Amino acid sequence: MAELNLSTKTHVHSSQLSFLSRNLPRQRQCSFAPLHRTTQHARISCSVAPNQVQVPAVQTQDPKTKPECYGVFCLTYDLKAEEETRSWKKLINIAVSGAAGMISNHLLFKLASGEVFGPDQPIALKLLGSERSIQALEGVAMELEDSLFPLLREVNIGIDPYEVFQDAEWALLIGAKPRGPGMERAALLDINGQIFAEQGKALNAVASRNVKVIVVGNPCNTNALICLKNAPNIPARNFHALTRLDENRAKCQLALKAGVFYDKVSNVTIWGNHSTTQVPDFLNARIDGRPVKDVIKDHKWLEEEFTETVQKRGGVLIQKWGRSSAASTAVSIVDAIRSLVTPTPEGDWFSTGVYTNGNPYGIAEDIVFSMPCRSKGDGDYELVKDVIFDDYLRQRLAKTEAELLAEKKCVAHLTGEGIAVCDLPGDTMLPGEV
Ligand SMILES: NC(=O)c1ccc[n+]([C@@H]2O[C@H](COP(=O)([O-])OP(=O)(O)OC[C@H]3O[C@@H](n4cnc5c(N)ncnc54)[C@H](O)[C@@H]3O)[C@@H](O)[C@H]2O)c1
Repeated sequence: MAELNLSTKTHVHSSQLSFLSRNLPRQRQCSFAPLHRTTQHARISCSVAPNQVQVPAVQTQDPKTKPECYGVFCLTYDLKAEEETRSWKKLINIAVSGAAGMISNHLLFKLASGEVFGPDQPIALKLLGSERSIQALEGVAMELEDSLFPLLREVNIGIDPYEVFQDAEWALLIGAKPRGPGMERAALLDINGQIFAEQGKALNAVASRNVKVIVVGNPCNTNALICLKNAPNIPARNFHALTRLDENRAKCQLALKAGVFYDKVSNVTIWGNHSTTQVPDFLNARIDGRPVKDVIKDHKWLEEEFTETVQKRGGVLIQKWGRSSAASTAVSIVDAIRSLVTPTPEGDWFSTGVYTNGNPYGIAEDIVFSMPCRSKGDGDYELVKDVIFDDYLRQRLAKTEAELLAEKKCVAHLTGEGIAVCDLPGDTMLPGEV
């Protein structure tokens, strides 16, 4: 411990504070005191005995330069010093919007536990809420404090995306308004589209140039399109719309029908929009390495029941459970991230909504469309080329493509493409709607 380089500009986490107090009992005494209740800045004060190891330079966050750090996460820590006992990777900044909502309530604890980015990856969480949810956001931050996650080094909370998204390397955009009773889908597109236009601009201004963005808030494909159009300095291929929950649901249904555990189901694609026009692809999917159609002979079930069950699973779940599928959505966000940061198993793929720009399937360009992808684990992806199509699949693709093209016209005012003309082919539902 005596070698700890504590004279550098350091940040000390609470867990290190207790570690230090255990290991340097006579060298320093530290206390923690909130500085300012409303801004949640805190001061760590230490006294040092003469001629002994230097204590960390005490840092308090400057309210002018830093978004709101929360409570214990305002304390300073020293990752460098900890390298002596374990090898940490460089801290990564993860922004989460809608952080006081139901999905985040599951997701944040998975992120902080190391389940997503690994047990040697310290993280900073930057939590964006709405004005209405700021109190609840403090509650979330308190629960994160009380969980004592060693990997969770910083938590900032705020309602200004230009502050919260600062240097974000991942942006998980969950916060959105729910569709109210009697609200037209077009109205939802506009209300939520404005949120994602603003957040796209903020990412463009302050996030890492290589930030990976996963849009969850619905209608997520078109929100992702709006977001990327408002962030011209960030590669469009870095933006995703979450369709992984739909993929997971499709895998589960195929496993049930085939009477096999779901780990035997692979190569499942969700094509198109995260709405009830989505196309769960059973033509290219495999069970135990064999084409699904060779294993499940009931093709009528595949074409009719399977597709509809997956498309409407979220709505049925709300009817049973009284609320939407927050836990399994959080799991699917974890799956989506892990698919980008770990190499895709040989021969398999995963679904994600990505910007169409030179796709090999003949899908219209310049929309966000869910497609089969593979990753080398570097955060990037490539489209899978060896997929087959039949008439049934083509017809379904055309329908979901038409819906996305119509949604795009509805939000032209938010993508910088002129005046919006909203003529949706039918008032389709989000998968979570009843
Ligand atoms: N893509 C998918 O697979 C999928 C699955 C489930 C839910 N969803 C969508 O995810 C979204 C969130 O779901 P939830 O169950 O967590 O909802 P929720 O209502 O529990 O939480 C949403 C939170 O976002 C906040 N919020 C609203 N506007 C905001 C803004 N501009 N900036 C920051 N925060 C804002 C709200 O205050 C609320 O705390 C919904 O749009 C839902 O339809 C998508």
